[in-house]
Amino acid sequence: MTDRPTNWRPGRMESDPARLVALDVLEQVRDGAYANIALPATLQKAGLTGRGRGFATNLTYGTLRMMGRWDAIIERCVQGRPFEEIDPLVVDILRLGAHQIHGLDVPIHAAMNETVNLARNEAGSGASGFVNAVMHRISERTSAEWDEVLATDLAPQGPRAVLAAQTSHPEWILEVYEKSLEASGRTVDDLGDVLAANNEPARVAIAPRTVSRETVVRDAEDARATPTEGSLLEEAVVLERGNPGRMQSIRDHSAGVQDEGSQLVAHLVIEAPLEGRDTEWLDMCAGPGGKTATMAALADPAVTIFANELHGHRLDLVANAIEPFGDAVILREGDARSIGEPGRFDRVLVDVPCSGLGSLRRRPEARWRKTYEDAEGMTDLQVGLLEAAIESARPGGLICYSTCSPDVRETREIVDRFTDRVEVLDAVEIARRIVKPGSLDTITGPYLQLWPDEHDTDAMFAALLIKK
Ligand SMILES: C[S@@+](CC[C@H](N)C(=O)[O-])C[C@H]1O[C@@H](n2cnc3c(N)ncnc32)[C@H](O)[C@@H]1O
Repeated sequence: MTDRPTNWRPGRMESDPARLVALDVLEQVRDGAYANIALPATLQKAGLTGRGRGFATNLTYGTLRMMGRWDAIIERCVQGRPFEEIDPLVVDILRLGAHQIHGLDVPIHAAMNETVNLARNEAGSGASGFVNAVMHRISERTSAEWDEVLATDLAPQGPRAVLAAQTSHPEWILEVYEKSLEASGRTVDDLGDVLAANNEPARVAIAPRTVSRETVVRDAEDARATPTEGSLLEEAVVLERGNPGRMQSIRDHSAGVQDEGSQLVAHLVIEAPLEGRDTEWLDMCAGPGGKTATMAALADPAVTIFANELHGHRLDLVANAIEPFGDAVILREGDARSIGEPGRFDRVLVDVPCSGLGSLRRRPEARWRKTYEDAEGMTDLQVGLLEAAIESARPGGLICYSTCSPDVRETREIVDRFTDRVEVLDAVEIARRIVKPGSLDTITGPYLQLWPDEHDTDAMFAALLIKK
């Protein structure tokens, strides 16, 4: 026998390749990598396909999302040893083990064996004894029993600390969401549902653009995906399973992958009532072009859309997305605050860059990287962009301010600064005319705030304003 692995010993079990990939990606993320970039590259290098690939993906993304919860549980299983003193590699191995037992349906004995084996091969036999003991304690309670332990132990720190640990979120995010839930007509009692929805991977939503819904459904079936209905919009197609990249309509841009919340914002821009001329629209922050393309698909042929984007590489994505619409869309690269065409446009969309707190379900590690201060860092730019949007609109013209964050500092508090210069329309009322009946019943206007638990969308915000 030749070509033995260097760590080969008689009787020694090699690590499962899928678990090795997950551990590798966790380490890369610890060093600052993005999981959605590191994982495909690591899978490719390991040559993993089929079920192994699927398992490695679920294990990696799930562990990254849930690691706040796993850390709280692990901390209660290390018998007083300070968490910060444990080798980070060993912590990652334990997180993966905890996720297999309590986050995936891996039988306990398999999760235990594989985790201890991974520890022995990657961190040494001393670490494997420790991992073995901790894994035993983790497995001794069910997930519901661990919830009770966390509730009791963390009760002195308040209900927010309990829910943060149980649902695996930093505590400050709960505070931000609470404020926004209340401002949008819901109550803090709904917080647990929203946080739970953040822990579910987002389903792929598709907007049919130059083809019918039926064509997109057929195309999805041909690509062995499982198409189903959207939660908000009649025409949206949602994939239960499958890879949209295999679909012809996605490849030729006759349809586009787009969250239903974003699709709805595009509808709002063009279906909001407007008096007078309606032929020139401006999309100020267009990259990667999802809303531009959906707006172009819905627009009257007499309309020209001017799509602006700061970054050249993102403008290239807009150019791809609007390919089917020819001259109906005119592109501009640059800072939207310097467009300098005061009073020209009939409808203006300003879909501002933001902290991204509304799309946490899409980026597994994002919640651990963000800080409370991130939103504050964006507000000057957001104010400047809305100011420029109002400037660009003609008197009586429509401005839609939207963002993929529910944080009131980036949403209603920005818009409220301009209420002397604009009339605020009831965006929820207008949205109800567009969506499936009953789907926006729990929220109140005038601003539209969507939520992942109720609407199966990112936590998108939109305000509709008429320039005085
Ligand atoms: C939330 S994204 C827009 C998403 C886009 N509307 C869509 O639906 O596909 C915000 C965009 O604004 C761009 N951006 C940031 N600062 C800008 C500025 N000063 N002027 C114009 N665009 C800007 C970012 O590069 C980013 O592409």
